[in-house]
Amino acid sequence: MDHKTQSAYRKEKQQLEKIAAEITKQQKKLANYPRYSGNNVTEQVLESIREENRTSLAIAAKEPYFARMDFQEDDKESRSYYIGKVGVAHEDSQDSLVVDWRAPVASMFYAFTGGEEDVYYISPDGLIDGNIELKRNIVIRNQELQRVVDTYVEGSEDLSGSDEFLLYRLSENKDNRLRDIVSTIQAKQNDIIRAERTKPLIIQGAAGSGKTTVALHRLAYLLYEYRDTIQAGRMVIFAPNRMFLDYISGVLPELGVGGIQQSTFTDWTLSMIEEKVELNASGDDVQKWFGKKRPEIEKAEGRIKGSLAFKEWIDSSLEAYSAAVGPKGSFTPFEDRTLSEEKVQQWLSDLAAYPVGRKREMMVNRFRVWIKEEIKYMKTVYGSHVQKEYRKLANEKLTEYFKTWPKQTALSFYKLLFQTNTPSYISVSERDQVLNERLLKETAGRLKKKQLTPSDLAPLLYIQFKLNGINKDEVFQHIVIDEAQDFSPFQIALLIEVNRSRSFTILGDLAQGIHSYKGIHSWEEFRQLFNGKDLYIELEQSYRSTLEIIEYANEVISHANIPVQPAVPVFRSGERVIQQNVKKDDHVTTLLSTANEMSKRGMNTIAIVGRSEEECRTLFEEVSKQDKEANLITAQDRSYAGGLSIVPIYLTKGLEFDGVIIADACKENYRKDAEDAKLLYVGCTRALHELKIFYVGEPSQLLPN
Ligand SMILES: Nc1ncnc2c1ncn2[C@@H]1O[C@H](COP(=O)(O)OP(=O)(O)OP(=O)(O)O)[C@@H](O)[C@H]1O
Repeated sequence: MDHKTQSAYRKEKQQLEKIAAEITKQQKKLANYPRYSGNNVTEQVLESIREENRTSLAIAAKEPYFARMDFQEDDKESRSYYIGKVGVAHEDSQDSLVVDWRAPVASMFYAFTGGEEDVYYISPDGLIDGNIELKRNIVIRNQELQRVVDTYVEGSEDLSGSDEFLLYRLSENKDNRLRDIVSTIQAKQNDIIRAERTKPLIIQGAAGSGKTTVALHRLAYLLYEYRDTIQAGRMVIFAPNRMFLDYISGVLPELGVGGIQQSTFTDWTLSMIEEKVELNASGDDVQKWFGKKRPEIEKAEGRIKGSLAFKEWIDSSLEAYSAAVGPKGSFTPFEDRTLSEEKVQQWLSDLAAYPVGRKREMMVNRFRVWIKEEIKYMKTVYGSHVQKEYRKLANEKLTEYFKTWPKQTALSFYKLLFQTNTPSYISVSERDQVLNERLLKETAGRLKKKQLTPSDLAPLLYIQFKLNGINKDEVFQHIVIDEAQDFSPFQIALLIEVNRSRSFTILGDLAQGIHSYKGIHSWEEFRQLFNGKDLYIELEQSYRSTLEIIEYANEVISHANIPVQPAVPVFRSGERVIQQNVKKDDHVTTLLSTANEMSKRGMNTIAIVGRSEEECRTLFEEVSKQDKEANLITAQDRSYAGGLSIVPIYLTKGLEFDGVIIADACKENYRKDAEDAKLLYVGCTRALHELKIFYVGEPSQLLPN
């Protein structure tokens, strides 16, 4: 350490002691405060504020801050800002000691990269201009100062500190949880995190560009920035499977945020569908698309039922149904007592704003109330003995009258759409343009048994919304969709129904679109849903893997012809990617000895990646025979344990491992086509530090020479 660095280090140590002492003092005071559990509302509010402070201080105590920024506001003295995961103020003076990373002033720390850009932030008083003199990253562990790296010093030409600190962070080994990146958020990521809430964001990001991480930081930011108007419980993140949700579940608590809903699309729709249905979504379905003999993608059920054409046909059928049904004429349940046609029409127009199913329910109720009153009147004229008879008569007439307006549930309406004998309001010619004969028959057969496939979920729930409306507490204030390339346009259209403010963060990567039998092939398929009001951003810089791995993976994906820019690696060099032929009999031993050797070198998370679940099971059995601890990951898993995993390639999506070993990447396992190129690309880009590929016989033609 030179003299200047030593002196900076000493000063930062003193500052840390001062701030840590204040945090400890406040923590002690709060710990001594008796917890309130009574019924007084004011006291309850005060207790919840104290609880929030306890949580924030616990985060601050672990790592009070991670950065310092010296900023000179125009015409004022320069000031040092310490930036942390949560803000800390001096208890007596209320002076800010640490600013929250989400605060407007902290945005300059991320946005300013040392170039010619204007330096300013938007405070509640307006725009504040100025000059940044210093950007410093500070690593603190258990209240001990570990590292001080200046990433920008005014007047100095050397900007290498910024890269140095990022590379130090990226070179660390990972455990079984995704982590926050508050100390190294990059300028473009910062723009996404802080983008306007009501603008739908669509982000195409290369593998490892930080999409998932950025989305989680954006949620934390939105909750901070709009704390008076939005609630965590009304925000949701949709992720591809439960294991992935478990993998990302640590980030929000690390950022001091709780209560945000996390779900898979399937789980959410099933919880919303009011009728009892059975989902026919065995793991075998997934196998079908990744097996050796695969069906044609464009004819896939998911592509057809997920299309906007299918939605439009449902919309026109629903409209035609609403127009065709309704009460006709006056209603006479017994002689002399008539509900006039005029009255009926007036009631209908009162209820015009309600969805057709709700309208029917409310009309029937109004009729019932009217009948009750009439029977009361009849009783006064003829005596109470007539009540039973008139009630029976009126009910029969009511059923008869509403025959022109048959009750439809979402499921019964959905069934109608696929029937051979459809009501006249369903356009069969339009249907023939959207659905093929086989799909029509198959769906009709399944729906008779109340069985759905995943592709039926969005249309069914959509019909339910259109027939019965949506409850206020089912509406979201912000929706994050991760791995969005696997969503269909219909699914997005459905989510727009429950998020009318269109506050979306939609993230994905077409190059990883391995579920293209149900997902999109171009972002335009979503963008058209937002009528040009979306903000489309591409992230090319990839942070996860070394230069060697990204270059290798880019060669693999070049066979798929994807209309997006390839990933650009950060300059982090590592081991060369190894591609090696092995004899069949030596395959498993080689995989295992490679994993052992990686583990000896300190890697925490290692994956042996197989082509199919079946292959992984066999590998797992072999490994177990050798008394080696490993986890077999299957589609049903709900948690990810880290360590050594044996995992089918299509289930690695979203995850990352220090070392990745691809098993048998032979010519037969990975064909030279777009689908297999995407699969292999996903597998390769899971590796942070090392990638090793083995094959028996001839290598896949996707492997670089
Ligand atoms: N600014 C950053 N600073 C430090 N690490 C970062 C940064 N951005 C991303 N990373 C790291 O890069 C890795 C990839 O991030 P993440 O999983 O969020 O990317 P992704 O785009 O969702 O990836 P994929 O699509 O390949 O699953 C993670 O380890 C994350 O911590």
